[in-house]
Amino acid sequence: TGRQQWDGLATGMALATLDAASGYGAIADAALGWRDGRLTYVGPRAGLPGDPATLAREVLAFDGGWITPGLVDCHTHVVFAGDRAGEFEQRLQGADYAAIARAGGGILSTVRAVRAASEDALLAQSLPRAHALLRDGVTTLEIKSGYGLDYDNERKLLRVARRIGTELGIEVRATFLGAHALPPEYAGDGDGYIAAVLDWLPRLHAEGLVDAVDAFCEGIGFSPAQTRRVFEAARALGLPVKLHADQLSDLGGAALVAEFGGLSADHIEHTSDAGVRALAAAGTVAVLLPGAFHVLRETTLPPLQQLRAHGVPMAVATDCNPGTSPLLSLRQAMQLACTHFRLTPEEALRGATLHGARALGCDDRGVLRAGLRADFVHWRIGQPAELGYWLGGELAAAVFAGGRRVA
Ligand SMILES: O=C(O)CC[C@@H]1NC(=O)NC1=O
Ligand SMILES: [Fe+3]
Repeated sequence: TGRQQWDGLATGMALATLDAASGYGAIADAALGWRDGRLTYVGPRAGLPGDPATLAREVLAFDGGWITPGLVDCHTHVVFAGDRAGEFEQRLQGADYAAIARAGGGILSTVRAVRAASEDALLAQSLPRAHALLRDGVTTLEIKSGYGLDYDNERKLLRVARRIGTELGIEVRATFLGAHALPPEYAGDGDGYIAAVLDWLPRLHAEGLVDAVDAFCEGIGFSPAQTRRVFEAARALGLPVKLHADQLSDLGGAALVAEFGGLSADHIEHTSDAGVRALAAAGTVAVLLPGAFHVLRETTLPPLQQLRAHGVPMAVATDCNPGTSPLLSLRQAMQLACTHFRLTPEEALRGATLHGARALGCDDRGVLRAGLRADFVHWRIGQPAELGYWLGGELAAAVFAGGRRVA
C-alpha cells in the first residue's frame, strides 16, 4: 500500500530472531515494526529510520523482556471429545494398557465420544485446549483428524479444526489422519478400511478441509504397505504427507515418508541410522514429541546424535492428545525436550518455531525477518533459555498473529 506508516512498532525489549545459526539471533536493545500482517523492521532500536511516533500508528514501549517468533505447534490431536483420565487412573491402580484396550478403552473410547458429540459440542470442548496453547505463545497450530474413523466424523473433526482458527484468529493447518486406528466396523479388515479412507480423502480435500495427510505406521496401527497406499493417494491430489513413524518399533516409517519427500517424520524413537540418512537426503523434518515419551514412560530415545550429525532439522511439538500426551503447553514440550532428549534451550526454541514451520511446509514464518508474517510473542523473561527452563507458569505477556494481538 502507499501508506507509509506502520501498523505497529515495539521497542524497549530484546529480540530472539532465530535468524542465525546460534546465539538465538539475539538483538539486545531492539525494535520490531509491522504493517498489513507482515514485519517491516527487525533490528536495533538505534537503526530505526525515524522517530517511533511518526513511524507507526501504535507504539508498544515495553519495559524489558524478549520477543520471539510466534510458536508453531506442528503436531496436535487437540480436537476430541471426553478424556482418558479414567484409564490413566486405572493404569496407576495396576490395570495394563492391553487389558484396557481389550475392554474397548484407548483410542476407540475417544472415537465413541467424538461420534456421540455434535460439531458444536466438539468445538466447545476443544476450543479451551487450543486457547491454552495460544496463551502460551502458539500462533500456528496443526490439528489432525483421526478420532472419527468414518466420513461424517472425520469431516466433523476437520471442520472444527478450521473453526478453531477462525475463533482464535490464528492459522490452523488441518491434517487428515483417517489412517489412525481401525474402527470396530472394520475389525480385522485393515485393507478394507484403507480403501474407505482413500474414498473420503478427495471429498474432504475438495471441501478445503485438508492441508496435509498423515498416518499411524505401527504394529497397532497400519502397515508400511497400507501407509504407502495412503501416501500415493495424497500425492495424486498434490497434498504433502507426514507420518507417525517408528514410535514403538522400526517399521521403516522414516524412510517411507522420506521416499515421498514428506514434510515430517514424527516420534521416530525407533528410527534406524538408515532412516535418519533418508530424512537428511529428503529434507524431511524430524518431529520430536517428548510429551508422549514422558507420559508413556518410554526409555528408547530418538536417534538424536545421528539427527544432529546428518543435519536433520528437529522440530518439537505437544502431540496434544487424550491418550499419550494430554499436554496443553508447547513451552512445556520444549522443557521436556531439554530434560528427556537433552536438546539445548536454543534447539528446543528453534524446534518450536522455524523447524515447526518447516514441518508444516510454511516458509513465511518461524523467524523474525522483515517480509515474513508478523507472528510474535512478548515474554516476561530475562533470557531466551528460560523458555526451555520453567515448568508451567505464564510467561507470555502478549501474543500477536498477523500483526493483531490475539492473547
Ligand atoms: O491414545 C490416543 O488417543 C492417541 C495415541 C497417539 N496416536 C498415535 O498415532 N500415536 C500416539 O501416541
Ligand atoms: Fe500424534
